[in-house]
Amino acid sequence: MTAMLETKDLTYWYNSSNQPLFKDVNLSFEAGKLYAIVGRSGSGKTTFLSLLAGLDKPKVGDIWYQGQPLKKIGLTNYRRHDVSVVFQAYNLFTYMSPLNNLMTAMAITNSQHQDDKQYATEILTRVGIAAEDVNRNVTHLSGGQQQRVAIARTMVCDAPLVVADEPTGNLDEQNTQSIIEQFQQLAHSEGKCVILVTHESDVAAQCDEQIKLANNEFQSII
Ligand SMILES: Nc1ncnc2c1ncn2[C@@H]1O[C@H](COP(=O)(O)OP(=O)(O)OP(=O)(O)O)[C@@H](O)[C@H]1O
Repeated sequence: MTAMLETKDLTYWYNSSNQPLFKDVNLSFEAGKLYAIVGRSGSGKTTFLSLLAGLDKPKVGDIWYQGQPLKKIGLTNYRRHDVSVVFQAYNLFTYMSPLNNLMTAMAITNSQHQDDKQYATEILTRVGIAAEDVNRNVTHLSGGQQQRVAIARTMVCDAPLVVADEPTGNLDEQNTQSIIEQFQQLAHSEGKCVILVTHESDVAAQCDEQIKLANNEFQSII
């Protein structure tokens, strides 16, 4: 299968440091698969994810999406249409309901559905947000529920690529399991490429592939 996303000799360092966080990284990520990026704290996982999400630029090398370099696609274009990001801190609009969070994201990304409201409600139900919570302010929901809304938002945006930074970091075991199942469904049923950063080995073990960042290099574990 052809790769959805590829890093080509990707090298990155922060200007404040005199050595690269990672160097000459060549990895490829396919549609329909769930990947875990693992590694010790400070190894550069979040930095790597932010490059994949087009939030920062490589120092050397490039990232290709669907056979084209991000430089050519344009980072703004890429972020708007192709990639959807889930942060540990949810990054929802806190003054809005779950439904309005989803509908705003759909408007921003030009996601086209026959009936946006009905579609967004359907997706919220699918991730386990009860009907009585759909119109409540998101700050009245639990951490697990807010994270499910954040995942639902990636589902309505139609972006083929989903990246998530420690999406289960604050959650209990039951919510963690439910979030993993949502990500598995995004990859396996909806054909998205899903890349998670996690420090939890049982979360990583439920992904299709684990890639470990250690000593400035990435290694496939599975
Ligand atoms: N904006 C920045 N400027 C300079 N150095 C940074 C910046 N952001 C991160 N770093 C440094 O880069 C290294 C990698 O950070 P990063 O957050 O990518 O690691 P991580 O593997 O995600 O860590 P954790 O698991 O603790 O979240 C760390 O040493 C960090 O201090």
